[in-house]
Amino acid sequence: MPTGDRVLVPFDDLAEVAGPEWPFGLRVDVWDGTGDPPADLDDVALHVLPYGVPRAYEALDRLPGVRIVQSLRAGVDELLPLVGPDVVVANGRGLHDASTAEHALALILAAQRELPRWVRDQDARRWDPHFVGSLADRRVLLVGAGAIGGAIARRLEACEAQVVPVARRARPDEGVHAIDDLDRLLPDAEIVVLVVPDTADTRGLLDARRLALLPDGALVVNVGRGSAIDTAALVAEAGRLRAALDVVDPEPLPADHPLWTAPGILITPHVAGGSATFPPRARRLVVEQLRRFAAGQPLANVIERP
Ligand SMILES: NC(=O)c1ccc[n+]([C@@H]2O[C@H](COP(=O)([O-])OP(=O)(O)OC[C@H]3O[C@@H](n4cnc5c(N)ncnc54)[C@H](O)[C@@H]3O)[C@@H](O)[C@H]2O)c1
Ligand SMILES: O=C(O)[C@H](O)COP(=O)(O)O
Repeated sequence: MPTGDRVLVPFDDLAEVAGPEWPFGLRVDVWDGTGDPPADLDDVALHVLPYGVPRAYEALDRLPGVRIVQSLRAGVDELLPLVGPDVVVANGRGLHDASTAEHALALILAAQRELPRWVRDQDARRWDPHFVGSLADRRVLLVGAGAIGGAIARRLEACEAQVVPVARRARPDEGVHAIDDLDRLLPDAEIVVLVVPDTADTRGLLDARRLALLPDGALVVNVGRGSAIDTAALVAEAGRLRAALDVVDPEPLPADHPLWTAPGILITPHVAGGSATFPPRARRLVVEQLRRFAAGQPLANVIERP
């Protein structure tokens, strides 16, 4: 009978991934976020949040002894305000890279190859061919050269695009520009892809002034957080600019919001992450984090608190 720290996890099948050492001496409780959290959670030391359910954060205020909270999302903007400053927070960095990058590529290709138009034509049984755009040779400004940004860059390069990555700080060896260069880079960008977290520095990053720096016909893609774009300013520029957005501000987008009907805007409802790759990758991350926790080792993916 394990007597070590108590942990609350969302999966009941971790033994299959962890092998014979499971449960590493830990006392494991399971809550997948669908019913009520178990009673008496006072001594839970590590909580892995359930993913993709409305009640994901519900056990948090019943865990006075929690020392570590592990999210399976990449973004921690909703979580950080809910946990005390001394609690270690780790995220799901890496779990969503392939899925989110694939979705970014799908949005870009859909916009470049005008797929929404062909779907409308097919609905109308209309055969109306014309010359469409391409991704090859396009200059793509990739704002957010992190885990997902790297996965997007690899896919764009396979499509023969010219990728110009931007991060908080320059990394000259990797050709990554600092965000301070953004105003200088925007006028040459035919496509700009945003994949930055929601922070005080990224809110309104693409505001009216910066959108105006983009050339006519440029495509704005956002798979990070909606807050990075001034939505009203984008609506005002629709027609001159195009956009393909998986994340918007606000979410969910109200039915009467002008973004829905603005010209040249393709919207998906925050579905880039997750996908079929998620369940096995998430279980492997949780097992590795619990193994480290039980061994007293530092966890991976720990967030630097602001
Ligand atoms: N649409 C979705 O379903 C979905 C899925 C997964 C992640 N996301 C979002 O994508 C974000 C990025 O995920 P990640 O795993 O690549 O994170 P990451 O931490 O690996 O990379 C973030 C990148 O953003 C850059 N950055 C941060 N602040 C910046 C600023 N002010 N200016 C310029 N660059 C800045 C960092 O330098 C880094 O390169 C997440 O925080 C999440 O909000 C969305
Ligand atoms: O659940 C989500 O929001 C996405 O699938 C992935 O998480 P993130 O957007 O918080 O990174």
